[in-house]
Amino acid sequence: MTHANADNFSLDDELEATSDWDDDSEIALDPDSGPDDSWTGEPDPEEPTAGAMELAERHQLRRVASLRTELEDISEVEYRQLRLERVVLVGVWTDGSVEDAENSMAELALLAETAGSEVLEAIYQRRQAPDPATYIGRGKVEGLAEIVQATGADTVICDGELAPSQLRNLEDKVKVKVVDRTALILDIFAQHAKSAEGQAQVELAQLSYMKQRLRGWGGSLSRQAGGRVGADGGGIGGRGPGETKIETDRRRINDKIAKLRRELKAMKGTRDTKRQDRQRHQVPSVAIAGYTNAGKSSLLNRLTGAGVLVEDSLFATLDPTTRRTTTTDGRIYTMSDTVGFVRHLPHQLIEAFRSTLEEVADSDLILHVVDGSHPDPEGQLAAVREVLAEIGASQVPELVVINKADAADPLVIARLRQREPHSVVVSAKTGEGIAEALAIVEDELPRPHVEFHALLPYERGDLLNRIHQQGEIASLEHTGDGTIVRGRANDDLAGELAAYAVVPVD
Ligand SMILES: Nc1nc2c(ncn2[C@@H]2O[C@H](COP(=O)(O)OP(=O)(O)OP(=O)(O)O)[C@@H](O)[C@H]2O)c(=O)[nH]1
Ligand SMILES: [Mg+2]
Repeated sequence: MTHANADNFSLDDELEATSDWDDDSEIALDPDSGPDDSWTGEPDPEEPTAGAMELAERHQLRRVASLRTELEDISEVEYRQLRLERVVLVGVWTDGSVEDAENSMAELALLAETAGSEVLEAIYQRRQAPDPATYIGRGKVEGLAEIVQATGADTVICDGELAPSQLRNLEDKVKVKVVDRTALILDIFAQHAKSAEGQAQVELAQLSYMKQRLRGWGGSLSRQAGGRVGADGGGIGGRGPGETKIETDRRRINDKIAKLRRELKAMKGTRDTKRQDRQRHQVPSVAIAGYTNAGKSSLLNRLTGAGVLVEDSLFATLDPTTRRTTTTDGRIYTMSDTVGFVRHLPHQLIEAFRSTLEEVADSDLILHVVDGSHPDPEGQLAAVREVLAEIGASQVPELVVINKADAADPLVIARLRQREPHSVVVSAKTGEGIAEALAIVEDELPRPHVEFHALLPYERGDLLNRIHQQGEIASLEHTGDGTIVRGRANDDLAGELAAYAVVPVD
C-alpha cells in the first residue's frame, strides 16, 4: 500500500472515532439486545402452526454436512465445513453512512446466527478500499488477533467476498478459520436445502465457489498426488505421474459440476413441463419475490391459505411453492413463493438457482414484498431489483407490497408509498390490507383476449364451467335451447367455443 494514511479515514465528524480499534470503532452486537427486536425476535407464538413440523425438523437437522460422499477424499481442499460456533465479525466500510455500515454488520450477524453460530463481537473499519492483502488494514490485523484470543472465537467472518490470498493471510495472523460472507450464505443454503433440486443447486454453487479457491487452501495443495490415490483416482484415464493434487482436485470438481448440471437439467425438464402446461392453458401466474425475511411465505399463506413454512430466519424458503388460487369472480391463477434475495447474493447461487428464478421472470405479475419495519427498506428494494434485472425479470409488471405494517413506523410507510406509487400496504400478520392487495392483483392479471358469443347446450356445463374459471363473462342468458354467453376467453377455450358460436344475423 502506498498511502500511509489508508487506515485513518475521517470523512466526516461522526466517523472520526472509527479510525482505530478503540471502543468507538467497534460495534458490539449483543444478540440478545439488538437495536431492533425484529432482528433476533423469537418465533411468534401467534404464528400459524402450518409448517411447524418442518420447522422442528429443520432445527434438529441444523448441522447438515454441506458436501457429500464423492468429494470426501479431497482432503486438503475439503470445502471447509463451516462449523461456525463462536464467531467474530469483521467489516470494511467504504462508503455510505455509519448507519449503513451498522445495518450491514447487523445483517452479517443475522446471517451468522442463521448458520447456527454465536456472535461474540462485531467490528468494522472505515477504509477507502479493503486492503488487497489482508482485507482490513494491516495495522489492524494485530488488534483483530487480540479480539479473537480474548473472546475465544473459533472463526472470523468477513463482510464481503474475499480473495483466497486475503483469507489465507488473515488466517495466518489470527490463527483461526476465516471465511467470507459468500461462504456463509452458501452454508445457510446448504443447511436449508430440502428438495433434491435445491440440494443439487446449492452443491453446484458451492463447488463453483470452491473451484475458484483451490489455490487458497494452503501449501500442501501443490503436492503431487502420491501413493494414496483412491480407486477412482488412478484408474482408466487417470492423470499422469506429474499431475498435482490441485489438478486432480480441480478435475474431480469439474466432473462433479458436470454431473450436477446434467441432473439439474433433467429436474428442470419436469418443472418446465408443468409450467408449459400452465402456459398452454394460459393460467396467469403471480410470483412473490423480495428480500429474505420480508414475509413472502407469510403473504402466500395469507393470500392463498397455503401452509408454507414461515420462520424468523434468513432463507427459510429455498424451494419454490406454487399454489393454484381463484379470483373473487372465479378465474384461476397461480401464485408462487420463492427464494429470498439478499444484498450481494453470491453470483454462484444466482447461476445455480437460475432455473428456479426463471419462473419469476416468466410470471405475469411480481409481488415485490418489502419489510416496512426493516431499518433500510429502500436498500432492500434496490438489492432485489438488481437480482430481478440479472435474471431477466425487469420487464415483468411489479406491485410493491409493503409488509409488516403492524410493526413499521408510519412515517417510513409514508416515505415508501411516496417513493413507490404502485404499492399497497399490508400486514401478513394481522391481515390488514390483504383484501386490497388481492383486489389489485386480480385487476392486474392478464385478461383473456378472444371475444366469443356462444349458445351452449345444457349438456355442455363443463364448458360453461371453464368459462367461469378461465374467461370473462359479459352477459349470460338461459334460453330454451341452452345458455347464450358472451365474453372473452383465451385461445384454447375460444377454439372449443367456436363450435357453438352464435352466428350474428344482420
Ligand atoms: N410483525 C410482522 N411480522 C411478520 C409479518 N409478515 C411476516 N412476519 C414475520 O417475518 C418473519 C419472516 O417471514 P417469512 O414469511 O418466513 O419471510 P420470507 O420472506 O418467506 O423469508 P425467507 O423465506 O427466509 O426469505 C417471520 O417471523 C414472520 O412471522 C407481518 O406482517 N408483521
Ligand atoms: Mg419464505
